[in-house]
Amino acid sequence: MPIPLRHLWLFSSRHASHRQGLRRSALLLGTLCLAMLLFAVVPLPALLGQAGYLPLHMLLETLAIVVAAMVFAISWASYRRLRADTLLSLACGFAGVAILDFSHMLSFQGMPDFITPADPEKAISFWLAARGMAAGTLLWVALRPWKASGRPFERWAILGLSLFAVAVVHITVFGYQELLPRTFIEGVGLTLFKVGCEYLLIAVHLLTAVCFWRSMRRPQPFNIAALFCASLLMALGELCFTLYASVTDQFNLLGHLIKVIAYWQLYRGIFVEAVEQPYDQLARSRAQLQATFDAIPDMLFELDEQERVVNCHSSADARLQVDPARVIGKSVADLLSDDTLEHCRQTMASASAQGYAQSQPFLFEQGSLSIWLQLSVSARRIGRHLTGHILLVRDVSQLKQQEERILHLAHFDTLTGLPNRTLFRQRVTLSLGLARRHQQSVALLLIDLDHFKHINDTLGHNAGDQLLCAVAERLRPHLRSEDTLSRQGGDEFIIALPDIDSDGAMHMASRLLESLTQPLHFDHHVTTTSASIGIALYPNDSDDLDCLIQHADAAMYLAKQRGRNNVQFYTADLQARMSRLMELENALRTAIDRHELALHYQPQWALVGQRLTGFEVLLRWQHPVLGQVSPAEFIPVAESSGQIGQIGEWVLQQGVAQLARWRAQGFTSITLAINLSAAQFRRTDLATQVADLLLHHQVPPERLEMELTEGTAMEDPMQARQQLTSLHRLGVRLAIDDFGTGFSSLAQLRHFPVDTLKIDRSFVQDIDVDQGSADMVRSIIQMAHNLGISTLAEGVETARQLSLLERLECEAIQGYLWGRPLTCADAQKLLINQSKAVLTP
Ligand SMILES: Nc1nc2c(ncn2[C@@H]2O[C@H](COP(=O)(O)O[C@H]3[C@@H](O)[C@H](n4cnc5c(=O)[nH]c(N)nc54)O[C@@H]3COP(=O)(O)O)[C@@H](O)[C@H]2O)c(=O)[nH]1
Repeated sequence: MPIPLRHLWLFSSRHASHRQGLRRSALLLGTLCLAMLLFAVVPLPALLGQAGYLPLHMLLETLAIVVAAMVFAISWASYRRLRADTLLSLACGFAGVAILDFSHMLSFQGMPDFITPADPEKAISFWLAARGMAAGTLLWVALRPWKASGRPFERWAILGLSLFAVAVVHITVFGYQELLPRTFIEGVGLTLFKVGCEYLLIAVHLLTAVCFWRSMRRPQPFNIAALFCASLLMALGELCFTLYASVTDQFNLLGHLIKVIAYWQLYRGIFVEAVEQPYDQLARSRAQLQATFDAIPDMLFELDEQERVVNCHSSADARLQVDPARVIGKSVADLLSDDTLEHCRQTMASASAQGYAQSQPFLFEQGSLSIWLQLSVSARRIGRHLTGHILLVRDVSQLKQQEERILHLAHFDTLTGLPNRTLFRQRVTLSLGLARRHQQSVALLLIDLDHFKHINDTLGHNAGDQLLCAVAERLRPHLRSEDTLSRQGGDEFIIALPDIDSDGAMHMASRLLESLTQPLHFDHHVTTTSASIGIALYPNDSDDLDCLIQHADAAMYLAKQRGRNNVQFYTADLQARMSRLMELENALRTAIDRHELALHYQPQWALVGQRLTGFEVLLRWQHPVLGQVSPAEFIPVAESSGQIGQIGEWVLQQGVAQLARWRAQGFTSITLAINLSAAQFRRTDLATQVADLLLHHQVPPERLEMELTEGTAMEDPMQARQQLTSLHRLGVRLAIDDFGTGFSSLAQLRHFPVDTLKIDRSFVQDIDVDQGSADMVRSIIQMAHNLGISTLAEGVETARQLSLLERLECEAIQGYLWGRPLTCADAQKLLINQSKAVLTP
């Protein structure tokens, strides 16, 4: 089985880039060696004779001369581009070889006189000179590295040197032939000198081939395989010229043929490198350029100096397509609208000045298509001369949309779509500037939704988000175009109202509150909400935006303190009150841990028999620096700061524990009333918490009364009903505190499982002086009795109040008349005294 040539060591030892050339060379050399062997084994008689050989010789020599001249021409022309020393040597050497071969042809036996008569001796002299020059040139090329030379003037000097050598040969052969050694003896054949010269030439060619062979271990910038093949062919040709007996025999003929083939190889080597390769490279570059264009999603236009399109390209999937047949040859002025042309010309002018320019994105409209485009233009120059422009047109619509989205995100609240803090600041800063110039005022309304956390906790955050959006929609229609509504975060909104006075601001705030109390539909829910609004005015309260926001915040905080769902203006003393509230809020955080809280107990009496029925638990706070702080002051702070949950729990635990201790001492018939804050009342685990506590302290549930204010019960009547029912099921007594101050209707009260109504102190205190209060107390007592609910009058201070209440059949009282809130020890003393009084007849 034949082994593929590439697997032979000889080939695999050379660099892969030469292997194909080497394979061709091996085939050619093998074929010619076989031909030579055939000629040696089967000697042919003299082929054509002197007369027949001469034209054949002329034909072969002419071919050799033409090819040598082509080697010169290609090398000489390519030298300007490639600037390789070796190429220049080849050009000049083969110019000489072509001339010497021409003189050899003219001197061949049988040719007419060429200055001197033709004879073999003269022809061989030119022959040897030509062969020597070819061998020398190739050896020089093989030995020299193939590198660029930067001295173009050298080429004329080297060509001159080569022609000078050729001239010397001609003068010697024409004028001093007898001085040259004999190369041919008629009838005898070639002399030893001639054969020796041929062997020397063979040696030089083989040496050259070895040099080329060695250099093929690495990739070369030139077709070395062809030069290697040419050297071996020349050696083979010279071998033929050592073997011929007659100048017309088959070895002479074969020698000439091989010489032509060798020259042709040489020519191919140079031609491929100098001519074919650049074209191949050009084709490759074009294909690469086309592939690059295809990968670019942009449109590309090449314009000449007159702004005419000479080439264009558009990506297949681009939204804007360009038909080259429609635009090539046309001027941009004919193709573009005035606006687009303006952008184009401006960018081209900048590119002409700076080399490269990019336009701002601009809107391009064509029929129904509307896209944002951006131009990148580079100026095309040859030397200093501007020859046109390259225009890259990019569809930046997506980028523009993203940019707009980023801008929107940076300035608008993602949930409600309202301006965010940043945009709000920008707009209000502007409004304040205008107000300053026109001496107008600006109002800032800070709106905080009441009990928004409750919505989040009970209905979930999604519902909370929907509610915020619904609120934003509810507020929006009330605003003028110059007003700015913004969500500051959470459930806090702020409105800037330019050119408005305090009355106007109040009017607007009331309208907003009113609108929020109307049912809101969101996320399959319907609810009503309320808000607390704080107002600060420019320039009265401050001329600084941050300060105004702080003031509006303080006013809003006051609105919260004042029971929510109301509007408060910032006032100068508000700051001091705010500081006090902040101080209380901070101090309260550590009040339990520092044992600053204590429980006091206010006695409650049944009017029938003037019997002590129990106590109302009242919280006290003794702070080391702030002193005694009233619960009327710190309970709202605890509520608004979220600390009431922890404090209320502590009161409940301490109260029930004390009740258990008194019961252990035998005071088992007393009831303890404990106040529940609104936050505590909203806790879904309140009933469980109370049940656990009662179980833990072994206190019967009916000995505990839970008080919640009328306001708390009416915040969310549905939820209040559920919570009260859960507590009622435990067996715990329930009381509505401060009754008469809220808006409970009889219908609503019927659904609450309440045991006691505590008539508010304000009515009781006026019962003996104000008929209205007396009527009110009477109606409450009658209504309660109709519903089977008992009544307790708070704040009874005088005997007259007491007797009126007795007449109205109120069941129980509480007040300074019969007992102020007592410390635990005093309450215990009262219990002991009361038990003695009962026992003593
Ligand atoms: N959620 C909780 N609220 C509590 C708790 N402890 C107290 N409070 C609430 O704080 C408010 C102020 O309470 P306080 O200063 O203790 O005042 C109580 C009594 O001292 C006062 N009172 C009672 N009798 C009279 C009287 O004859 N004259 C008069 N001027 N004042 C009197 O009334 C307050 C009790 O009111 P009420 O609770 O409505 O029965 C107050 O609202 C407390 O509820 C707590 O632990 N949790």
